[in-house]
Amino acid sequence: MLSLYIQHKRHGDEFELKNIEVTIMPSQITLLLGHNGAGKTTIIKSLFGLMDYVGTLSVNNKKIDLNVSEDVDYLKKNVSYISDEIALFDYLTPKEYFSLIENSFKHQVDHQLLEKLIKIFELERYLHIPISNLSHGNKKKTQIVSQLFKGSEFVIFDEPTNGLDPDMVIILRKTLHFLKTKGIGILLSTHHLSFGEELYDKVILLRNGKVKLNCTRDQVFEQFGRMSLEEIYEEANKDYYLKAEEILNAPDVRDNSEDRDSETG
Ligand SMILES: Nc1ncnc2c1ncn2[C@@H]1O[C@H](COP(=O)(O)OP(=O)(O)OP(=O)(O)O)[C@@H](O)[C@H]1O
Repeated sequence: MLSLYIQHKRHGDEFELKNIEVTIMPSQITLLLGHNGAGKTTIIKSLFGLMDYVGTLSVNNKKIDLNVSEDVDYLKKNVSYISDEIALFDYLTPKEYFSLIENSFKHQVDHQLLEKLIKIFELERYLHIPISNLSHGNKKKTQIVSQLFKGSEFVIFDEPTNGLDPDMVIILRKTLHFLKTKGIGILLSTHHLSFGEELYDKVILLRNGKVKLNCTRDQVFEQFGRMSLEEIYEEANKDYYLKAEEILNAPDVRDNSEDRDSETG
């Protein structure tokens, strides 16, 4: 189990996370949903030790102290993080990049898994081309494969579908399902609700740094019946949309100054 408790995290005067608990279980997919600026990336970066916060982080009941290098190594071995930003070494080819990444792991990796991932994400024909010459989607696929072949127990994925074509979105969904059946615990932050629909076991919904919903799939069905994730999202946030409706439906105040000018002029 990967478990994060953020007692407190603040960005300036504007944004605060308080008493947030996120747990990722083996063989489960947890969706992290929320509007732009809701706090998803802040939580994800905290889970991977990339952000300071007041709270605790543990992997398989081992408490992680981010100031202790053995703990950081343990975290990196057991948790893969696939950021929404693509940061690769552009002058390398994907093949060279995978070797570089492999050398940075302090454990044996599963080469069969790497071969499988290269095949299904259709990267074979790009393996020897500098990353700088690849399309955005192929860079994204290179990034995804470079983290998934690590074979970690947990995978944290920020906006996985950004820049992928519909084929690859479907293949990614099947890959995540496959990883889940192999016991991998996955956290998925996405705005692509239909992508998460089939996959999720748990859903956490944030609004302005606060948890609006933290439910298992069964609890979702109990609370919302057979609604789609998009309908659940809208229902859980309905107060927010009232404001937009009020603005849309407010009578227009016509600026009559031009008419007056022409009448008097
Ligand atoms: N390094 C930072 N310094 C100051 N404020 C920050 C920093 N990083 C994030 N924030 C602010 O914290 C809030 C949460 O940001 P975060 O990136 O976690 O949101 P998000 O849910 O991932 O949004 P998006 O869907 O747009 O990626 C936002 O108001 C953002 O402006």
